[in-house]
Amino acid sequence: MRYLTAGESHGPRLTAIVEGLPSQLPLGKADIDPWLRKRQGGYGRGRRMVIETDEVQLMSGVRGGVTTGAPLTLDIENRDHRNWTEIMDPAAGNWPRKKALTDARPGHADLTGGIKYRHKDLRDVLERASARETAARVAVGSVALKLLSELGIEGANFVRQLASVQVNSPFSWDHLEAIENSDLRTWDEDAAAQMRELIDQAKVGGDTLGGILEVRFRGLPVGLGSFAHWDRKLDGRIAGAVMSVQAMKGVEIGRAFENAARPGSGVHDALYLDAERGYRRETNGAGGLEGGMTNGEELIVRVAMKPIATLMKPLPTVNVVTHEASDAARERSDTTAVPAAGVILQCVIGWVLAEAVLEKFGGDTLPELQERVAAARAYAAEY
Ligand SMILES: Cc1cc2nc3c(=O)[nH]c(=O)nc-3n(C[C@H](O)[C@H](O)[C@H](O)COP(=O)(O)O)c2cc1C
Ligand SMILES: C=C(O[C@@H]1CC(C(=O)O)=C[C@@H](OP(=O)(O)O)[C@H]1O)C(=O)O
Repeated sequence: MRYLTAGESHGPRLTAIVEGLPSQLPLGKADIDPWLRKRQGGYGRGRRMVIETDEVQLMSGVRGGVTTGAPLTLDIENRDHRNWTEIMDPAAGNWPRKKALTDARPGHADLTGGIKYRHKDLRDVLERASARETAARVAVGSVALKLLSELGIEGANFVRQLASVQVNSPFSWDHLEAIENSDLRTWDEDAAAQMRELIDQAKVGGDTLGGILEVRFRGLPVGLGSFAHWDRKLDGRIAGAVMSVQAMKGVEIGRAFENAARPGSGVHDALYLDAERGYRRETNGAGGLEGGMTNGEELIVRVAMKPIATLMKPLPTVNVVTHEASDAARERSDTTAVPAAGVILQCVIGWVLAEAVLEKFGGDTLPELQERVAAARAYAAEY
């Protein structure tokens, strides 16, 4: 499978083309739009999310509610574009430009992107660097999640930490509903209240906040990915996908950083053979991956997101046209997007898992894939 996304943050639309999906996968707007709406949510987001009501149009690859095996085209409108038509017009004159951005924002792609692509209006960098692009990636990832769900694989995402507030209580799959109903994507209401307070303070102070997200998947068959060559190791592929999301700066499988301080006896998961359940572990220190492969336990991925780069109380910078010292540009922005990031991460990890499923099991159609996954599960249980 492969996909490509295109579209600017304030251009007319975002488009993705997905190729390599099996046919006969039930798919419709109702499988994608809820993910787009979730990505827009979360306490601390800016006014842009009031303007947008993201929904997908399926332009190709689906007929009669199932995939045909042809490339899928997913299209999302940028409602805000109507406020930017003149500025975003590809035929508009060059310099001087309306709304040109020349005070590079530290922490954003502005300065480096401007040097790299030789733009002096750093809006030409911002437009594609922006995490608006993640709407397209969520649409794509939600299709992967649908495929996984047809194979009995289920995911979850939630906020583990926002700024200094941590959620320390263990996650349970029974928390899913509470997470979906929470504007901080957590089941812990006390922690959520503290987070809201910090976000309010940051907003008043013109500052921004980051945090830690956790994504889990259960029901994964044994042996997705491979130990045999570096680019097929699933931990590397997951880390790559996760780090490709705007503002993600750290990733661990399970409690990797905590495990680093422990002896092996306190980390590795002893193996037992159970007459009913087959091979089993009583712990999951590995976070579901051993040797670059799924080991059948829950996959646990944690990701650190940096605070949003655009500050309403701006940092010192340089104007790239006048070369004079100035304050960084103050663009409309989120105070935090940590809850939204969990949704994006579940989608991009879901894509990697779906890709690994298709590599291992192949199949032009969903029923063939389902048969093969069932056979592999039966083999693993008997092994
Ligand atoms: C959901 C989401 C929303 C974001 N919103 C903003 C924002 O409003 N303002 C901003 O400066 N950065 C925002 N970012 C982060 C920037 O897009 C990101 O920091 C920038 O593209 C530079 O890339 P890097 O941080 O990966 O190095 C957001 C990121 C995500 C995932
Ligand atoms: C548009 C989205 O996020 C945007 C990501 C973003 C950035 O710099 O990454 C900057 C902001 O853009 P704007 O100035 O248009 O409000 C966010 O709103 C979105 O998530 O859909």
